[in-house]
Amino acid sequence: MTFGIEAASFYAPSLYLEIKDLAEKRGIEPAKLEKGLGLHKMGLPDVHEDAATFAAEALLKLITDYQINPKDISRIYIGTESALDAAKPTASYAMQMVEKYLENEFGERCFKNCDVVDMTFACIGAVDALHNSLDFVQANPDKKAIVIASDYAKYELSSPGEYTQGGGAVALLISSEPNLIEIENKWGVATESVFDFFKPRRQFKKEDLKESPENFPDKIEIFTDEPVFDGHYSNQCYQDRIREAYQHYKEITSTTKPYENWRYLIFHLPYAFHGKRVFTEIYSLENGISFDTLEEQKSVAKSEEYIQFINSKIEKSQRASSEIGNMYTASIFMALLSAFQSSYDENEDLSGEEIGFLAYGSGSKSKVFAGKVSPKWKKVVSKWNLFETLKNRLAIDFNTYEKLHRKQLEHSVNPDYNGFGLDRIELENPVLKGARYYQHK
Ligand SMILES: CC(=O)CC(=O)SCCNC(=O)CCNC(=O)[C@H](O)C(C)(C)COP(=O)(O)OP(=O)(O)OC[C@H]1O[C@@H](n2cnc3c(N)ncnc32)[C@H](O)[C@@H]1OP(=O)(O)O
Repeated sequence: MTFGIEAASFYAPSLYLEIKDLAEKRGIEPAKLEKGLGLHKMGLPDVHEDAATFAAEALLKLITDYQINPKDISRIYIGTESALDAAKPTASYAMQMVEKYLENEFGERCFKNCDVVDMTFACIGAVDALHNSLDFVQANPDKKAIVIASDYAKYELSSPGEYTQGGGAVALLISSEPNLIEIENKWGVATESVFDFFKPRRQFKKEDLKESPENFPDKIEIFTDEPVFDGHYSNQCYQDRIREAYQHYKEITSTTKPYENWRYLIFHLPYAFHGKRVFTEIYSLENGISFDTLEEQKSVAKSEEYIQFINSKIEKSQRASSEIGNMYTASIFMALLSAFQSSYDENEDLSGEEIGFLAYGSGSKSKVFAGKVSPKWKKVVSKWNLFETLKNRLAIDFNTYEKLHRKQLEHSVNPDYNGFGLDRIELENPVLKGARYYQHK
C-alpha cells in the first residue's frame, strides 16, 4: 500500500506590489532584488484577508475541485506561524467558514467529527502536519486527512525583511491514494534551538508607548505579527540544518548521493533564489569541492556545472515564489506546485520520478524527505492553472501598500472581492472581546 498526496490546491493573496516599486522607494537597486534574490512581485492580503481566510479558500477549493465529501475527512491540521489567537486555532476559524459555505449541500456542521488543530514551528509547521498526517493514514488506511499551510509573511517597513514579504495557503489531501505523489515515510531530521527568527511576546517599556502611557502598567506584553530576526544568521542556520538533516536522511536510507536521483529539489523558499544559494554547500560536500570562505562558496554557484544543475532541478520550483514572495509554511508546497505546473505546461512526463524535499523552520529545524510522482499526476495538476491564476490579482501602488501595512485602511482595497473575508472583530462585549467573525461574499 502507498501513502501520500492525493490532491492539492492553493490560494494566493488577492493584491500584489511590484518589487521594483518597493526598490525605488527604498533606494535599493532593483537588480539586487530581481536578479540577486529572484523577486518580482510581493503578494499582500487585502484588509479582509488573513491566515484564516487564506486557509479557508484553499480548503474550499480542494473540496470543490476534487469533489471531496467533507464528512470523509478525519483531520484538518494547519501549519501556521500567523495564528490569530494564542488559544483558539486558526484551523477552527477556517473550518467554520467552509462549513457555513457548504451548509446547503452537506447540512449543518459537516466537520462535526473532524479533528482540527494548528501546528507551529515557524516555516516547517505544515511539514510537521504532513509528517503527522502520513503516520495517521498509514495507521488508518481507510481514512483521509487534510494538511493546510497558511501564512502571512510580514516584516517591519524599511527592514531587510521587507522585500521578502508575501503570503497565501496550500491545502493537501493525504491518503492511501497518492494520485499526485507518494511520500516515502523516511525523514532526515536536524534540530537546534537558536534565535535566528522568532515572534516573542515582546516586552515594552512605558516610555516606548506613544499614546496615554498612564493607562498602561509598567511593562506590557503583546504579540506581534512582525518577527525579530537576523537575516544573515538565519541563512547560516538554514544552511547548517539542511546539511545535517540531509546527512541524517542519507544515514537512514543508506543512500550515497540521493540528490542525484531527484528530478526536482524542493526547498522552503523564503525568497525565490534561496534554495539554489544555500545548496552550494551540500553540492560541494557531495562532489569533493572544498571552500573556506563565503566568496569561495559563491564561486561554486557560478560554475557551468552548477548552473546546469540548477536549471534542470530547481529553476521551475522558483517561478511561483518570484510572483508571490515568502509564504512561510506554504512556501515549500508552493515550490512543489510551481515545479509540477511548469512541467505540466511544458508537456513533460514526470511519472515515476523521485522528488526530494528540504524543509526548514527557524528556531530551528530541518526535515529532508522524498516522494515518487504518481502516473496520475497530470489529472491532479489540471485543476490548478497556477500561473494564470496569479495574473488575476490586483496590483496596488506603494502608498496603498504602506497604508495596508500600517493597518490604516478601514475598507478593502477591492470592495468587490468574491470570497471569504473578515466581517468584524468584537470590541464591546466583554465575554467575546477579540472574537473574529467572517463571511463569504
Ligand atoms: C524567514 C524564513 O522564511 C525562514 C528562513 O528561511 S531563514 C533564511 C532566510 N531569512 C529571511 O528570509 C529573513 C528575512 N530576510 C532578510 O533578512 C534578507 O532579506 C535576506 C537575508 C534574505 C537577504 O539579505 P540581503 O543582505 O538583502 O541580501 P544578500 O544576502 O546580500 O543577497 C543579495 C544578492 O543579490 C546580489 N546582488 C546585489 N546587487 C545586485 C545587482 N545589482 N545585480 C545582480 N545581483 C545583485 C548579491 O550578489 C547577492 O547574491 P549572491 O550572494 O548570490 O551573490
